Amino acid sequence: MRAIPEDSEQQALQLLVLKRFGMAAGTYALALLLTWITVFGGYYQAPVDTAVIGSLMIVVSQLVFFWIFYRGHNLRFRDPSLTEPQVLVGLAWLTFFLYNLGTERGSLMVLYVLVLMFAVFLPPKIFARYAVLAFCSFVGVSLGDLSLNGPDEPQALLLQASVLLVTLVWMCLFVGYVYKLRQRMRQRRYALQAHQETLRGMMRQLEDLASTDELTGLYNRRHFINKAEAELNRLRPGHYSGLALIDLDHFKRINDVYGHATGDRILQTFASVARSCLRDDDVLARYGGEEFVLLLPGTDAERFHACCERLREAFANAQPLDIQLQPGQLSLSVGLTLLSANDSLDESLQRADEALYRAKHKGRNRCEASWVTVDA
Ligand SMILES: Nc1nc2c(ncn2[C@@H]2O[C@H](COP(=O)(O)OP(=O)(O)OP(=O)(O)O)[C@@H](O)[C@H]2O)c(=O)[nH]1
Repeated sequence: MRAIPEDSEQQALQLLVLKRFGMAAGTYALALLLTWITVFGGYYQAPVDTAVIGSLMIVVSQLVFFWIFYRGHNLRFRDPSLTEPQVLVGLAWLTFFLYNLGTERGSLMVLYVLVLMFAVFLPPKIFARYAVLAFCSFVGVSLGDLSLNGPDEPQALLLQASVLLVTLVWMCLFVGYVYKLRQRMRQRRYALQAHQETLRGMMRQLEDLASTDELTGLYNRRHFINKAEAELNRLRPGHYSGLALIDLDHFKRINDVYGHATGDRILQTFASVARSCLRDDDVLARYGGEEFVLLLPGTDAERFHACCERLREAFANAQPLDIQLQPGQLSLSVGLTLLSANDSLDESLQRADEALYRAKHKGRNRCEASWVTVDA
C-alpha cells in the first residue's frame, strides 16, 4: 500500500475498510451479472446502451473508490469507510437500473435492501434518511413510468411500494436496535478498559512492593539478583560491569548507642547519599541488614574504584538530621570486583565478599578490590 498510515491502529483500520470495500465491490459484480441477465433474458426494456452506461457507472465508481482507499485519502474523513457516498452511489445506480428495467422492476426492488445493508451501522437517523431516499426513488421512478406509459397495473405498483415501505420501516427499527446494542457494547468496552487500567496499576504497585526494600526504598536482594543476572547475560566479551558489596562499619555500636530507630535513619541516610552519588542506570540494593550491593554497568576498574571512593567519602561526610554523631562515626567498607562475560554471579559475589573482608580486616572505612575476572 502506497499511503502508509501513521501507526498500527490506522493500518488495522485501513485493512478493515479495504475488506468492506471488497465486499461492496463483490456485490457490484453480482449487480453487473444481474444487469446482463435481465438484458439477455429480455426483461430489460430500455436500449442496451443504457445497460452499458449502467455497467460503466459501476466500474468507474468502484475504480474511483478503490483509488481513494488505495491512496489513503479516505483517512481524512470522519468515516474512513465512506459509507454514505458508497450508499448514495449504490442507490443512484439501482434507481437508474430499475428505471430502465421497466415493469419488471418490482421483482428486483429487493436490491434496495442489499444497498442499505451497507448502511446498517450508521446512526439510525442517517439510515432513515437513506431509507426514505430509497423509497422515494422507487416510487418516483414507478410514478414517472406510470405517467409516461399510462396506467399499467397500478395495483401492482401500490403493492410493491407497500412491501418496500414495510421492509424499510422494519430495517429502520432493526438499525435502531443494532445502534443501541453497539452503544451498550462500547460502554462495556470502556468499563473493561478502565478495569484493565486499574489492574495494571495494581500490578505495577505489587511489582514495586515485591522488588523494593521497605525501609530504604532501594531494590531488595531478590530483585538485584534478577537484574545482575540479566546484566551478566547482556555483557559482551571485553566489556565489564562493576560489582561491590558495601557494609556500614560498626553498625551494631550505632544501634547500641543511639537506638534501633536511629540505626534505621542512618540506613535511610546511606540510601539517599548513595542515590545522589550514582546514575540512573546503576543498580543499588539492600543485600540484608546493613549490607548493600552495587552494580555499575559498563565500567572499568579505575572508574569503578573512583565511584566507590566517592560514595565512601560522601557517606562519611553525611549529616543525618536530628542525630548528633561524633565526627568519623559514619563510615563504610567496600569490596569491589568486576563482572565479565561468562562470569558467574555467585563467584563474583564471593570475590566481592573476600575483598570486603580484607577492607574490614585492614581497619574499615576503605575500598578493597578483587580484580581477578574470568577474562583475565
Ligand atoms: N537499625 C537497624 N539495625 C539493623 C538492621 N538490620 C540489621 N541491623 C543491625 O546491624 C548490626 C550489624 O552488626 P554486625 O554484623 O556485628 O556488624 P557491624 O557492627 O557493622 O560491624 P562491622 O560490619 O564488622 O563493621 C546488627 O546489630 C543488626 O541488628 C535494620 O534494619 N535496622
